[in-house]
Amino acid sequence: MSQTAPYVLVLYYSNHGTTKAIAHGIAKGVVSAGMQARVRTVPNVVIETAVRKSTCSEQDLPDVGDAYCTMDDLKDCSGLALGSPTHFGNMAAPLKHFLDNTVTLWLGGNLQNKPACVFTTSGSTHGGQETTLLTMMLPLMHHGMMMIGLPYSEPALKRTVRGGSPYGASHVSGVMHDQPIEEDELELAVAQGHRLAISAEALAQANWTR
Ligand SMILES: Cc1cc2nc3c(=O)[nH]c(=O)nc-3n(C[C@H](O)[C@H](O)[C@H](O)COP(=O)(O)O)c2cc1C
Repeated sequence: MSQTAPYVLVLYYSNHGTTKAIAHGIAKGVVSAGMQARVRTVPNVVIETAVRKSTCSEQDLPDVGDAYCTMDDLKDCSGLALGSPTHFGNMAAPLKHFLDNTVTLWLGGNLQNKPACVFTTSGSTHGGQETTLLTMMLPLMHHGMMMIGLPYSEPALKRTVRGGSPYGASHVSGVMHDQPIEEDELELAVAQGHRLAISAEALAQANWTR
């Protein structure tokens, strides 16, 4: 058992920085609920193909920004916010690659009964945010995590004309990644982090024995 204070892990992949910005909004919401937030990322992966003969991945440590997530970061979290850019209507490969290496945690039931939420960003409004959010939930449910969405009692969910859905926070970044994060989008990210932290604290007290 870890001796560190309880924390919510905000784990994301981001190529152009927009998903990272939403991740930090969620972390702000976690902290506003009185819990620590640990923000982590994953390295890019380069796949060897007939057109690109290379197997190198990024260095072990990022030069700047959030540290790469370790298995212990994931194993010891009290709750998880998982974020990815929408890539062809699905989560990006580097994040899926990381998740596909969590079999040991799955076997150990380490994430069971912990709350989780998902968030994404996409270039276009109807470019697959909802399919990305919904499919990102699947591996987390295999891990026995409890999915937390965003209720319509959040005023920004009724107001937003761009990102944000009951399935999770989101942002529409534009095809040139030039759209700033809107107030409603950020408000929903913060609300999601807050809700996740409250859930993490409550679920940690629950007695799961039958
Ligand atoms: C390989 C790839 C696939 C993408 N697929 C989609 C897509 O299906 N729908 C969409 O709206 N945007 C798509 N995009 C755009 C990204 O989702 C968008 O730029 C996102 O905000 C980038 O997030 P980031 O700044 O965190 O990297 C794609 C981008 C890449 C590189």
